[in-house]
Amino acid sequence: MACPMRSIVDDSMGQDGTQLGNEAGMLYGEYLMLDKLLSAQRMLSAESSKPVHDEHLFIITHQAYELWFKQIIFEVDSVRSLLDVEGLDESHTMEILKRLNRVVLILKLLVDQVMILETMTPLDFMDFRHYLRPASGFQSLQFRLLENKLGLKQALRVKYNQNYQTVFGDDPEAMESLHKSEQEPALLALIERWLERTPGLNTHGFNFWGKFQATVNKMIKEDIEAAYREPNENVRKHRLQDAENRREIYRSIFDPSVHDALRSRGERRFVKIKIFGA
Ligand SMILES: N[C@@H](CC(=O)c1ccccc1NC=O)C(=O)O
Repeated sequence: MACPMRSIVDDSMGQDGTQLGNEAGMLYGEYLMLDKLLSAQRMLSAESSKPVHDEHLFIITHQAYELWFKQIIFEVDSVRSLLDVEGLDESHTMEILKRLNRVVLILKLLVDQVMILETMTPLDFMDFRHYLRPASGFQSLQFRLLENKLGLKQALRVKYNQNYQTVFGDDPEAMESLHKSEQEPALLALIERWLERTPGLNTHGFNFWGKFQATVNKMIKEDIEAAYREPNENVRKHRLQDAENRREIYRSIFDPSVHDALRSRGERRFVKIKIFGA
């Protein structure tokens, strides 16, 4: 594939990709270290002289996951260091947003990638599954690092994953990086700190929160009145229930006791003042 920037930054390359001059620049394959990357697909089924076609897809898919994990960690680490300051330089917020949006798109891509893996049937997988033993997705170090860096708390892991570090026990470097990722401020904590500092919520008598609450109450009251005017009984019931549900959701934000109860069950992570900021 021709690099679109090539003609701007370097005119030593002809349209057909041949080197025109003899500048000591790097070539595509060298720069991307394709010799390493493309020789890292070791099909165990082929090595044991019974090649299973789908093992290649399985390896490539998981390698692609790990490469994208690496990129996400790179972005999240950079955002964390931009946020990990006393007063955030507002000129950094666009860059932070840009990087986090990029992370969201990568995560979507990773979810979509499952479809490709699913072109392999369970029976196809059974043909080479025994070669993988004892490998497991639970051994993905980058996945665990990412969880910690985003802010997943130990107590909120599903029971089966509570001792997620055990599989890395024989690898001191992995254990060290996991420990570090648990100690360092996670993205969630840094965002909370930033929200807490958000100015303007109650300055010069503006009282953002009071205005917000009054507007929500007015909106729900109007919805309920409109629902009562609905002639169809089923639709009326549905709309009333809908308004009630929304009232409950807002109550859980307005009422500190409801909010704290949700937080203690782990169903809400932000403390109240930070929700105000958000
Ligand atoms: N434990 C799984 C294997 C497994 O999960 C796995 C093995 C190698 C590379 C990736 C794996 N899973 C990834 O999500 C099994 O026994 O089928």
